[in-house]
Amino acid sequence: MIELVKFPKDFTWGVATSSYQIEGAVNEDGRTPSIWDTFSKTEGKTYQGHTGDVACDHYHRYKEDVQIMKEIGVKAYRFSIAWPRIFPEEGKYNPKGMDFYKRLVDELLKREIIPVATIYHWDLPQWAYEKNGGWLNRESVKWYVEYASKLFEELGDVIPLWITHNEPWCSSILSYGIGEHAPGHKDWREALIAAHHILLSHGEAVKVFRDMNLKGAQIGITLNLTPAYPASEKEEDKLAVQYADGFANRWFLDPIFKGNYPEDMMELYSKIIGEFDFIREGDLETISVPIDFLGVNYYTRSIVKYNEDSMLKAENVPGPGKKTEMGWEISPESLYDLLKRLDREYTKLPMYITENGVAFKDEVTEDGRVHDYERIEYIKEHLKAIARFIEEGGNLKGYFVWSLLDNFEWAHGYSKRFGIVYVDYETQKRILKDSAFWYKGVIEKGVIE
Ligand SMILES: OC[C@@H]1[C@@H](O)[C@H](O)[C@@H](O)c2[nH]c(CCc3ccccc3)c[n+]21
Repeated sequence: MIELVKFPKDFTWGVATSSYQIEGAVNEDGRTPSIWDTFSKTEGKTYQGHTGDVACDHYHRYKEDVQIMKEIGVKAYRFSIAWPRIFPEEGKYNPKGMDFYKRLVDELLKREIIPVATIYHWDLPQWAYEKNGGWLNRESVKWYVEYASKLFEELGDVIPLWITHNEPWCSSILSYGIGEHAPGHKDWREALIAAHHILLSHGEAVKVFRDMNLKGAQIGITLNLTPAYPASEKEEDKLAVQYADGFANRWFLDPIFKGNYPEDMMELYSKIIGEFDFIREGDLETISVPIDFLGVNYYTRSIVKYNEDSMLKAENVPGPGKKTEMGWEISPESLYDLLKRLDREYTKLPMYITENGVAFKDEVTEDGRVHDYERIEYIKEHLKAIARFIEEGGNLKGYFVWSLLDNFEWAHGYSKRFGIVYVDYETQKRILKDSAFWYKGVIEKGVIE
């Protein structure tokens, strides 16, 4: 008997991308470099020195790409806006840069596709970085609010869903602490300072958004959340989970939803970074201003065991499940656990899966198609986990596949393909993969077999 899994009629079926990963046209219409332009051109930072100079040439091909979304039947499109197009220099607004997003939104609305805008998806203007390190400088809050306010003014009447930040964990910890992403620093104190200013900029932007009273528009933030599981039932492994969870999840969930940083992590981090003198009176009140929804980016879980020598007292161990091209374990059931935990411990607000997807070795076969059955399987299993959560009363409103297109996968360049649409970078030809046709069917019927 085939199990039919149903979704609500008004479920928001979407696809997601980001500016630096798909647009290209890095010097067009007044855009100036972002920290990712600089980072990707720095020797050794990205796979084979790949950059976003051309990417999917979406800046010029956006009409074709929106038409593809229409063919797939998506209800919503999550994209990000490139700050360096809007403010190529401090305080200097660039209307030509804004015009691209007005053209894009027009194309979407013509096809009744809901535009969902991420204000910041990692492409900090280089000019901001050069003023004392970008997010390390508390002035970044001011620059960000000026940028976000301009977006609300110009697009607030046509974009109903706004996401202040994509994955603060990545734009702070991965970028200033671990160093894998731009600007490539490896300093824990810097990482926590950056995280604080990014969260602060989120709160200040929400305040401005509220003051503008934009009819029918809602605002939230997207967090990448990775549930942690113990490698054994040993008490020490459970302690390792507590710290891994604090590191990946609670450091961001707590300030946003509880108005404080988690005590256990403050204690642990203070041994490394000293004083939290960058937190000022009133900051946590600002960071925890009420939002309208939470965006959740989910890809995988972590399994940890205790390690006395590690700063977090935890080290990852490989999971038993199938791995993706990124080396991430496939674990749909952990998405269900994560959603239940968020509902139980953090918020009853509407949630969206603002990213979920997978990289596999995709190839165009003789028949000119891409038979990415593993990607279909991955998405199907994660949708089942979501359906179970919704059935149990979970407030989950939508799902955005990462990604519409194969694109620039950050430090991995173009070597990892996450798209449901294949991009031949030589010719910029788009080929709908089997997963795109499958997703079209799911959206049409609102069920998965
Ligand atoms: O790696 C796939 C996607 C990126 O292409 C998106 O830009 C980004 O929002 C995103 N976040 C995650 C999960 C967190 C993560 C990001 C980068 C590297 C490792 C983990 C996966 N992804």
